Amino acid sequence: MDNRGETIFALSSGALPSAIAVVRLSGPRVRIVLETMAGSVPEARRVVLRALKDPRDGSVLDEAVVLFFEGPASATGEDVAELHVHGGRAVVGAVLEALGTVDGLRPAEAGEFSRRAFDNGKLDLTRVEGLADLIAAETEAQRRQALSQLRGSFGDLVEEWRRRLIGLRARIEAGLDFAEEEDVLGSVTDADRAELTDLRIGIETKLEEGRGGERLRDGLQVALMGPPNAGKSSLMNALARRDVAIVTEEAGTTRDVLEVHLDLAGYPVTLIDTAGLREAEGVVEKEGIRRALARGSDADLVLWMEDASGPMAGAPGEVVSAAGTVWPIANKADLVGDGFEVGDDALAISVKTGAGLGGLQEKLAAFAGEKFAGLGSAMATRERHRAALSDCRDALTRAESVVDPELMAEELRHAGDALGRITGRIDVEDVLDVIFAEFCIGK
Ligand SMILES: Nc1nc2c(ncn2[C@@H]2O[C@H](COP(=O)(O)OP(=O)(O)OP(=O)(O)O)[C@@H](O)[C@H]2O)c(=O)[nH]1
Ligand SMILES: [K+]
Ligand SMILES: [Mg+2]
Repeated sequence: MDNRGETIFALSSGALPSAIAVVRLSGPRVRIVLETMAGSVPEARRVVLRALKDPRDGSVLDEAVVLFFEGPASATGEDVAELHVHGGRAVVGAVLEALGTVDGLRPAEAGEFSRRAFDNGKLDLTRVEGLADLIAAETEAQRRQALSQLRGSFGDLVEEWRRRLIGLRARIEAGLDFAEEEDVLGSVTDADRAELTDLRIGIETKLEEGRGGERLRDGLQVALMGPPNAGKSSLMNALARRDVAIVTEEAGTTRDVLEVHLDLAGYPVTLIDTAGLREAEGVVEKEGIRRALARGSDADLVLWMEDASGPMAGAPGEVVSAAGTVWPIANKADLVGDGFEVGDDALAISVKTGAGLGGLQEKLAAFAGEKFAGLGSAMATRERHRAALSDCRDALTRAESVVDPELMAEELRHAGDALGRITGRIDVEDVLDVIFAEFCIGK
């Protein structure tokens, strides 16, 4: 994607119509656009009201609030302009069309503004990811985590580790040069060995936080599992407060795995409805059951639902051993008399009457709170972060065990490169397209 010469533009605000729509431009021709369409280039960072004119015939397209940010002091590092126009479809359509007629201008691709910010050193990769997460955040806890990442909590920590590693390697390599001159074998000081161990422990501790940061991004995985007709899809709809899943009295209704995102006391929970487990009758149902077991075994919590009016068998061993935690749920309590007793652990509910649903929701929120409690602010939020941290940790562990300073320096280089991949300092061309494609147009 080498496109620096081009000036890009896009609608950067949300769905139309709206009161105001923001069209953003970035690139070398921003000044020319402002001169021809807004009369002149406004003073940088000053809000001005201008008649926006069609560059083809000078006719007025709209009255717009215009902002100019002079590069490199801008979001992308290039000259940037924002045109705050009235958010009607025809207005925005006319402005975008007019911009498209200007030489050297073209519509932006998804994530292209952020890509330019990264290319110009405005944001490291962890901040770019934080920005994507902030836009996607659905709950308070997600918003806080994403904002903290956007503000650099994790990227700065990784850069700090990388700086210390580079310093350590430089000292060891300097010792090597000196040894060569003196014709002796170099040695590593105790202080440098202590620094190495300290770094390794710091990175290991971060890794031990495990998938907490990823779970906060993606939601805690809670799977509804159990025999057909237990009421799994009914519970899914009740908790989601809308008809996500089809409910019928026919056993084997649900085939595909369905997901909804819930906000439980600010914590994100992904609720997963699955096909009822039984000896399947057809290929489609068989496939549904295979998927149910696969998804359920990945979950942090399985709600194992059964019909309380019949014999309850409990969760099969394969589900119990695969899932993190299993809660037995006895549904259809309304069909059973008052004296009905469920096992100590099972939670009796009736989706039909709503009995026990409030209690279940509270228990779920408490479970989520417990899972997310104690998470620090500088979190590894993606699989790729943890993979790189673990490469780094391995290289440091090898470095600790070698005697030859030359081999040690080489391992430190590996370790530093692994950290550089997290922030995008080095060698990440392959992951860039994946990361930026997560963005919408105009971001
Ligand atoms: N009496 C009573 N009926 C219920 C209750 N919850 C669900 N049902 C009924 O039970 C039947 C099956 O409900 P579903 O939600 O489709 O059950 P499921 O577990 O998703 O079933 P499959 O997708 O086929 O595995 C439907 O007719 C529901 O209306 C309840 O609490 N009490
Ligand atoms: K059903
Ligand atoms: Mg179902």
